[in-house]
Amino acid sequence: MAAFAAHTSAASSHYLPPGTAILLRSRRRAFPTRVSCSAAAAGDKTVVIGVAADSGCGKSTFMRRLTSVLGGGAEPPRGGNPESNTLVGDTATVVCLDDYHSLDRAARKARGLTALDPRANDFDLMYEQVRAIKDGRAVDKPVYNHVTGLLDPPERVAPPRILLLEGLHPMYDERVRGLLDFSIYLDISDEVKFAWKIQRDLAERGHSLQSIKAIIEARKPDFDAYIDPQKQYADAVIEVLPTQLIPGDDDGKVPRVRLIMKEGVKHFAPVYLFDEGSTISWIPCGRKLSCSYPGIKFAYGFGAYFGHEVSVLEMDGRFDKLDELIYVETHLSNLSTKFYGEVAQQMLTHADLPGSNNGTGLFQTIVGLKIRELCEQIVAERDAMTADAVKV
Ligand SMILES: Nc1ncnc2c1ncn2[C@@H]1O[C@H](COP(=O)(O)OP(=O)(O)OP(=O)(O)O)[C@@H](O)[C@H]1O
Ligand SMILES: O=C(CO)[C@H](O)[C@H](O)COP(=O)(O)O
Repeated sequence: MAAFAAHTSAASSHYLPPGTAILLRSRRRAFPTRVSCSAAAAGDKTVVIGVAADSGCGKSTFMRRLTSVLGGGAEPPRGGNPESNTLVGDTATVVCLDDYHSLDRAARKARGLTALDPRANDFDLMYEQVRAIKDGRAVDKPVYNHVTGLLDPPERVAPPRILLLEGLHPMYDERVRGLLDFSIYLDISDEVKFAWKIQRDLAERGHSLQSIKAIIEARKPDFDAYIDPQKQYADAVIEVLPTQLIPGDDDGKVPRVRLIMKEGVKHFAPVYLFDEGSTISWIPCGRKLSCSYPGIKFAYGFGAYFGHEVSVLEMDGRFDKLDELIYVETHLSNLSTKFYGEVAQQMLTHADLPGSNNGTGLFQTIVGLKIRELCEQIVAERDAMTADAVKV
């Protein structure tokens, strides 16, 4: 068995400050019945999941992994607006919150506002429509057309089993936040965000280095004011930082990724490495996992994040061979998989997506499995309550 040692992580200022590591009791609860989230039944209500991140921070990539784990994938609505931002699948529908921009591109420009500014978004409508969907009613949702920069005629969204709300502000408005059954924040550090933007916008969109820098700088004050603070409300945060394995490296090619999981969230039992409640550092490289320079390092521990108890799983480095991932998977617990090797299988299925060889893909996949289980447990609980009500 690979060696591991007790370790105090060199953690960020939010959590794991020296001396605060604590042992927590397991919060696992027993749910007697397993209910498929894809088995829609009349009168069932929609489970709502929020995913917040800045533009270009991997929301679409995460949605592809998530809808695959949930089953049935998701496609743009058939026969609808070709510029629709919505994806519809058997189990989940993805709604992009850009559709709630209240000001089109020209109006924002005229008023000197960015799309991140709450004044450019209609939170009243967002709340009303998410609430209606959660209550099982279809809505006619606006469509923001990213090609023209205009607001197109609305499109109908029927209530799905799971509504994935992705965008800039799923946790900004208290009322919308209150409708979320689970929330995730993708926290990409400035260095990595810049590297990813350059990679995409320079290569695929023909932007210059100066214009990419200018766009990031122009959005930064509103990002800091309105987007970043949402992470305090998230049940899980996937944080992407430059590696610590190569001193001074910040091009984002080797990321250090942290999965920060809030303790005490209903239906969500955090994942752990080796031993729940311990503080662990693990270098899995050796006989069972190939690692080229700069290697791979995992860490696991406890701490505080914006005043909440959290557990943190960290991976620094890149996988060489995805088919060896099963070795890492067998050392992780509470993964909410349905069969041995499901994480590795999902990662191999989506090997072409960005982040598949590092902690971003691994932790996005794991969060997808946790969401699937959470949804199943919510449905089981509702069914039990309905059955009790019928008896009475
Ligand atoms: N895990 C990752 N590792 C490396 N690069 C990534 C990762 N995730 C995303 N990227 C890069 O960032 C770009 C944007 O990713 P994606 O389209 O998923 O983000 P987004 O948040 O949906 O963006 P937008 O809001 O602008 O549509 C990708 O083309 C890719 O270059
Ligand atoms: O942040 C964004 C998406 O998350 C976009 O900048 C926002 O939706 C405005 O879109 P466009 O730049 O196409 O007018």
